[in-house]
Amino acid sequence: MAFFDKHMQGDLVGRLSQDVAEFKHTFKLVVTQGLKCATQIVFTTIHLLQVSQKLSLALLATMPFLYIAMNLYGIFLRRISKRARISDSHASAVAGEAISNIRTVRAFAAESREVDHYMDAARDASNLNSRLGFHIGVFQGMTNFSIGSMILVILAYGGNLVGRGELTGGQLMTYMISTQNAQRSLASLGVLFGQAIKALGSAARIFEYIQLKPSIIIKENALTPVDFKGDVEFKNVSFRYPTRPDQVILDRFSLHIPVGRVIALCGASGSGKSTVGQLIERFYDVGTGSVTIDGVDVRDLDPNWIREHIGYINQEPVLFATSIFENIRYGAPGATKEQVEAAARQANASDFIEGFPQGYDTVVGERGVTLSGGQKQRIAIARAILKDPKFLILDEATSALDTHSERIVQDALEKLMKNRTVLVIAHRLSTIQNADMIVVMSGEGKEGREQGNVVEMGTHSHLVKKRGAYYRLYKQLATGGGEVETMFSKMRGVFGG
Ligand SMILES: Nc1ncnc2c1ncn2[C@@H]1O[C@H](COP(=O)(O)OP(=O)(O)OP(=O)(O)O)[C@@H](O)[C@H]1O
Repeated sequence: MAFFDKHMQGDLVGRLSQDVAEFKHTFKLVVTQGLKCATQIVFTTIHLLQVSQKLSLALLATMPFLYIAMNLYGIFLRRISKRARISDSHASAVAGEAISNIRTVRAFAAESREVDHYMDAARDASNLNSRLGFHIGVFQGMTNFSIGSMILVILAYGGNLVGRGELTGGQLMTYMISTQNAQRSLASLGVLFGQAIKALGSAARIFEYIQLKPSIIIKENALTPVDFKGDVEFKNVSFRYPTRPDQVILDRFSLHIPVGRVIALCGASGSGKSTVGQLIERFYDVGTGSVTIDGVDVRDLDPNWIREHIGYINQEPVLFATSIFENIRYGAPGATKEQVEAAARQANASDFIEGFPQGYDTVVGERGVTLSGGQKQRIAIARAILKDPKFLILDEATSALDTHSERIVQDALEKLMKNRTVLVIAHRLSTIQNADMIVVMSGEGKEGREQGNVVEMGTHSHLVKKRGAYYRLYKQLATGGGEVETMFSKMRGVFGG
C-alpha cells in the first residue's frame, strides 16, 4: 500500500484554495458595499424619524418580522449553498482524476464511461446551483416585495396622518423621497446578501477543515534526542486504521529490529507489512502496545525528528513534475551539484541521466511519467542516498523489472543498505535469503493465527529446517522461481491472501 493518499491530498488542497479565493473576494465586496449601504440606511432612518416619528415607528414595527423571515430563509440558503459547493468540487475531482489517470482510462477504453461519470456529477452540481440561483432570486423578490409593502404602509398611514392634520403634504413627500433612498440601499443589501450566502458556503467548508482534529497529537515537549541509533521495537501492538475501525490489521504484534541488521518482512498481500513501516514513521498511532525507537515511545518523540532519520523507498516511487536534479535533491535540499551527481552515480542512475539531452535538468513530467519503472526507482534510491538515513524502510516493488534493470536496481539497493538498519518489506527470494532475520506475517486468519501477527521468525536456514510456512513458500519459489521472481503471487497460495 502507498504511504500517502497523495491524490486525495492534492484534490483537497486544490478545492480549499478555490474556496479561500472565492471567500476572500466576496468578503471584501460584501464588507465595502455592505458598509456603504448600511450607513445610508442609518442616516436615512434618522432623517425619517425627524420628519415623522409616528410614521417611522409604524415602519420600524414591521422590521422584526422581516428580520426573522429573512434569517430563516438565509439559513435555508446557506445549506443549499454548502451542498452546491460540495457537488462542484466533486465534479472537478471526477474530471481531475480521469485526466490524471488518462493512460489507465485509455487502456480500458473507458473514455465514454468517464465522460458519463463526469456528466452525472456535473448534472448534480448544475441542479443544485440552479436551485440555489432560484432561491436567491426568491429571496431578492421577497426583499423587493417588503420594500413595496413599506411604500404602501407609508402611503396609507401617511395619508391618514395628513387627513388628521398631523402631517403636511410636503412632509409626506419628503418622507417618500427619503424612503426611496433607503429602498435602494436595502435592494443592494439584498443582492449582497445573495453573494454573502455563496461565500458562506465556501467558508463553511474551510472552517470544517480548520476544525478537524489531527489524529496524531504532537506533544508540546516532544523529544528530539541528539543521537538516533535506530533500535526499533514493537511491543504487543494492536492496530486498526481509523477509517476502518472494524478491521484488525495488527494484533498483539511484537518485533525487535536491532541496530545494523536487515530484517525482511514477508507475508500475504494485505497482511500488514507496509503498515508496520507506517507505524515506525508515526503516520498513525497504535491502539494498544507501543512502538519505541532507541527505547523511547514514538508518541513522545517529535515526528519530524523521526522522519528526518528514516529513509523510505516506496513500491512505486513518487517523483515530482520537476527536473531530475531537484527530484534527487529532495532528499537533502541543501545538497550541491557534485553531491547530487555522486548520489546518482552510486544509485547506478548517472548513465541514463547523462544520456538525456538535458541531463540532470530533464523534467520528468507529472509523477515521473516520462521515466521507466527502473529509472524511477534509481532516482528514488539516489534521493535516499543523499538523505543518508540511519534507518531504511524498503518497500519492494511487487512487479518484476526485466532481468537487466532488476540487477542494476538491486545492486544500487545493496549499496544503499550498507551500514544501515533496514526493514525490508520483501517480495524477492534474493532479499529474503540474505536478510539477518526473516519475519513471516499471517494474513486473514490463515496459519491458525489472527491477521497481523508473526507466524514464524528466524534466519533462512533456521526456517527452512523448521519446515513450516516459510519452508513451504521457499519450496514453491525454488521450484518455480529464480532469483528475481516476485513472491507476491506465490504467497497467495501459501497464506491464502
Ligand atoms: N489507509 C488505510 N486505511 C484503511 N485500511 C488500510 C489503509 N492502508 C492499508 N489498509 C488495509 O490494511 C491492510 C494491510 O495493508 P498493508 O498495506 O499494510 O499490507 P501489505 O502486507 O503491505 O500488502 P502488500 O504486500 O499488498 O503491499 C489491508 O487490508 C489494507 O486494505
